[in-house]
Amino acid sequence: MTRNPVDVLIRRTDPEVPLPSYGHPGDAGADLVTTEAADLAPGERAVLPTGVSLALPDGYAAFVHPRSGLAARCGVALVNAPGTVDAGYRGEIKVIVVNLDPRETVRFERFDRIAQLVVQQVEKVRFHEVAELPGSARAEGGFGSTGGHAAVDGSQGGNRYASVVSDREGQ
Ligand SMILES: O=c1ccn([C@H]2C[C@H](O)[C@@H](COP(=O)(O)OP(=O)(O)OP(=O)(O)O)O2)c(=O)[nH]1
Ligand SMILES: [Mg+2]
Repeated sequence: MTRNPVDVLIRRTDPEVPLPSYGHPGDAGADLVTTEAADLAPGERAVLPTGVSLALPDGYAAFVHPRSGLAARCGVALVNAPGTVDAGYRGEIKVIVVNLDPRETVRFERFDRIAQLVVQQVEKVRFHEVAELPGSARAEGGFGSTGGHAAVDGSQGGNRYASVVSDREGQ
């Protein structure tokens, strides 16, 4: 069963900008465009305006996510992914893009789609300080404690899925 959409007030700060839109009915993210053209050299970043600002309902936030096609084709990432738009923020939504391609300059034209906005309900928590936390199966294990992380020395990691080769190439 399809749930009813949540109503969100939106204001255009650029009169010509298309409103954020979902590409398909089941999509999680509504595409945001840039209102400014920009060229990004390899390694360069920019804060691009989207021409829209929101009044999200209390208890919601919007998250600015990268677009996978732009990442795969052009190497464009969001520096702060996902960017967090607070319910109380009334300013224009901005997108902090970076060109991670080592060679190619990326060109954004006005109204190119540069990111996608995912609106979600978020919990507000109250923190209760304690001397000891209750136990758990994971306990303090983190950062690769389940194995499957990269090896740098060429040794058989068994459960590996990546390895860093640049150190060995220099030897
Ligand atoms: O990709 C983003 C991320 C944030 N924002 C806006 C909305 C958000 O509510 C505000 C602040 O973002 P954040 O809290 O991530 O930044 P901060 O550096 O902690 O700033 P502040 O001290 O204003 O909270 O900036 C954007 O327009 N785009
Ligand atoms: Mg903040």
